[in-house]
Amino acid sequence: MIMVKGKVDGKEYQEPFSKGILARSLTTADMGSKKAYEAATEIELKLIENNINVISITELSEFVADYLRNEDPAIAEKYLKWRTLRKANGPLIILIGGASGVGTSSMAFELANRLGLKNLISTDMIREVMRKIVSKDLSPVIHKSSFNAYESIRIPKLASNPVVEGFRNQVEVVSVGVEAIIERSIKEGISTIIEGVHIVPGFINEELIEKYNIVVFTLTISDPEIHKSRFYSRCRQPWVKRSLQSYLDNFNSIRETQDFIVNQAKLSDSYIIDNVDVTTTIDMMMNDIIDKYGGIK
Ligand SMILES: Nc1ncnc2c1ncn2[C@@H]1O[C@H](COP(=O)(O)OP(=O)(O)OP(=O)(O)O)[C@@H](O)[C@H]1O
Ligand SMILES: O=C(O)[C@@H](CO)OP(=O)(O)O
Repeated sequence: MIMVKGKVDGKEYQEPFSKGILARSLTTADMGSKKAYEAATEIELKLIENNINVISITELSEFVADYLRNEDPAIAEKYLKWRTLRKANGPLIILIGGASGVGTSSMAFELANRLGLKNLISTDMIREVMRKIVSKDLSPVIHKSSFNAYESIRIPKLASNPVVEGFRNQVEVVSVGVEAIIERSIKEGISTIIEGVHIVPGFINEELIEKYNIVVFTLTISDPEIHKSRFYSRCRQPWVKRSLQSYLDNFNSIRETQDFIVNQAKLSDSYIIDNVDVTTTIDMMMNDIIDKYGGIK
C-alpha cells in the first residue's frame, strides 16, 4: 500500500494513497471525472512501478504534474495553479450574485461539487433567519421578495426607480448577514460559497474583499425569454413550493433588479457571466478563480 505523508500544524501524518482523492483534484483541473479516475489509476500504477511506498504530498503533486504534462499541458497548468491556491494563506470565499432565476443556486451547487467545497449558503436562507428575528413592523423590507420589496417601504416621490430602491433596501439589510458568514468562514478557515440575489457588488465591505481571498461573480441572463424559461424549469420540479405566477407577474421588476446588479458589477471588481450554459459558466468561474488566486495572497 502506498502511503502519502503530509504536515498539519507542524505535525507529520501519513494516510493511504486514494485514487478517489487524486481524481477529485484532477477534476478541479478541468479533467472529466471518468478520465480523472483513469488517470489516478495510471498514476498509482506508475508509483508502484517506481517502487514508491511512501511519498510526500509535494513529491506526489510534482509526480502528478509530470504525468499531466505528457497528457495535456493545459490541465497540468491548471492543476499546479489549483495546488498553489490550496496552499493559500486562508480560505477561499466565493460570492455568486444575480437577479432571481438567473441560476445562482444551481451554479453555486455545481461549483461547490467541482471544488469539493462543503460550505454553501444562500442569501435567501440568511434573509429567512432575519425574518424570524426582525418583525415585519421593524423591517418590512426583508419580509418581501427582492423584486417587490419596494411595496413595503416609503418611497420618496422623486425616487428614480422604486423597484431598485426597494431592492437596495433589502440588499443593505441582508448584506449584514452575508458579511457575518464571510467573517465566520475566515475565522474558522473554511472555504465557503454564498449565493443569491443579495450578493451585489459594492454592498459588501470592500476591506474584507481586499484583505481576504474573496471572489465575486455576477450571473446574468441577457435574453429575457431564456430568463423567463428558467422560472418554468425551476417551478416544474414538484418539490419546489414557489409560485411560478409570482415571478412571471413581477418579471419586469426582476429584470430591473438585474440591470441594477450588472451596473454595480461593472463599477466593481466582479466577474460578470451570462449564464446560458452550465458547463461554460462553471469553466469560466474556475478559470477566473484560478487566474485571480492562482498565486498566494
Ligand atoms: N446555465 C444553465 N443552463 C440551463 N438551466 C439552468 C442554468 N442555470 C440554472 N438553470 C436552471 O434555471 C432554473 C433556475 O435556477 P436557480 O434556481 O439556480 O436560479 P436562482 O438564481 O437561484 O433563482 P432564485 O434566486 O430565484 O432562487 C433551475 O431550474 C436551474 O436548473
Ligand atoms: O426574493 C427573491 O427574489 C427570491 C429569490 O431570492 O426569493 P423568493 O423566492 O422568496 O421570492
